[in-house]
Amino acid sequence: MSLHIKAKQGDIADRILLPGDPLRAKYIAETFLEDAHCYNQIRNILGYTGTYKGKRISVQGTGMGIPSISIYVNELIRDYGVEKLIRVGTCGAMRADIQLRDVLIAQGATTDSSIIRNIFGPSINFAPIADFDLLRRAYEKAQAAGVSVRVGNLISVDRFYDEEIDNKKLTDYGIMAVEMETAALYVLAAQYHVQALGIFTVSDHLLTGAACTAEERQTSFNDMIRVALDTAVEA
Ligand SMILES: O=P(O)(O)O[C@H]1O[C@H](CO)[C@@H](O)[C@H]1O
Ligand SMILES: O=c1cc[nH]c(=O)[nH]1
Repeated sequence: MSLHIKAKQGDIADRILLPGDPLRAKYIAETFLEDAHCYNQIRNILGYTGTYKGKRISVQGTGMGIPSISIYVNELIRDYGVEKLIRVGTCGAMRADIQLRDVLIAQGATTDSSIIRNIFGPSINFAPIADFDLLRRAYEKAQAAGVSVRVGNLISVDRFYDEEIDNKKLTDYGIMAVEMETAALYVLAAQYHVQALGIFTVSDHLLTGAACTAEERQTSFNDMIRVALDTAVEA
């Protein structure tokens, strides 16, 4: 067991889906996995292992924000040997050409978090990027399933409620959407030489104010989940 995950060695598969919302983890396990068992209930940040298309896979909530996901990703990699990590998140669309429930893949994760300068110092602005093999597979899986996906740059912010952020400038430079964890996932994957990817469903729109309900955030978004599972088990 690690500090925040109550699992024995071998309880967690080498590949894992990472929703922020622990109830999305429960939904994924109960809806998509066979023989799923819950290995973690500490802080109600639920984690499950089961099989999908005959292959062992886990799904683990990570909570909200970079400090929270960093705890789980560190422990999953260092204490449980997880090697392929796919975040299945929600995000807020920032551009008029992106709609509610669209599926996005984060090729890069720009961030205002201090995680980059805390690691690299003031002169290096490290670029957190997706693992190319997972990204390519996810794109191909989506194409094969007829799921339309957009691939590009997202921003992982430290503040959900942020009066100062310049969304216009970010979208002028191609940022598609906002979420709160992927930059840390990509930086930690680089640090530990493992593979990581972030796939998202647009849950709300910053320009129009359109939004999915909290229940939808827990229990829908099946296109994204299938693309992530199909990618994870074949990678
Ligand atoms: O739905 P999840 O995966 O938690 O992702 C998004 O939702 C939360 C904010 O509501 C943040 O964690 C953000 O990254
Ligand atoms: O972090 C997030 C997630 C969804 N929508 C937002 O506006 N921000």
